[in-house]
Amino acid sequence: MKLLILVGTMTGTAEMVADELAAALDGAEIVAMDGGDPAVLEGAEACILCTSTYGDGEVPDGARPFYDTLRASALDLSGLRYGVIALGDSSYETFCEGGKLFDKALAVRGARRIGEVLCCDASSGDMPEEKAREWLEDWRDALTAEAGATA
Ligand SMILES: Cc1cc2nc3c(=O)[nH]c(=O)nc-3n(C[C@H](O)[C@H](O)[C@H](O)COP(=O)(O)O)c2cc1C
Repeated sequence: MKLLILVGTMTGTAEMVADELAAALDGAEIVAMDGGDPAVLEGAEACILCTSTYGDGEVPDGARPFYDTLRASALDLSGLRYGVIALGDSSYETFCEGGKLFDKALAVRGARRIGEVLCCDASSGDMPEEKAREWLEDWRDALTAEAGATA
């Protein structure tokens, strides 16, 4: 199964989390949304979208063109299963909104989310890469179960 890990980051935390996921997922390909094209999703069966939040609950600046292009597109992503790892800080009212925005945008294009959005809180003291590794175990099992059910 072709699995992409899409990354949206400003200061590298989401990238570090993506590296950790890629190490655990043999053969997964990391794609930076900064400079990327959402058309890459059309050929993928599964993806994990890993992004932080900036501004007033917005996606990172570098991921903005990717987000806007996805929202404006007519891509058919009905074959795509995805997960979202949202990085943020609960001191903001717009906690993890960047990941939630991408969740909605992917769902609108027909993609189906597997599992819950993982929200990583920079104020919690938790290591986001550890939370992501734990989340990945369940996500992978759910993806496998879903693939079996729809095969
Ligand atoms: C200027 C600024 C604005 C931020 N705005 C938000 C926000 O609106 N909501 C949120 O949940 N986190 C917000 N954050 C927290 C970041 O999303 C969080 O620290 C994240 O882990 C950074 O990940 P990155 O290194 O991958 O960019 C903000 C951080 C900064 C520095």
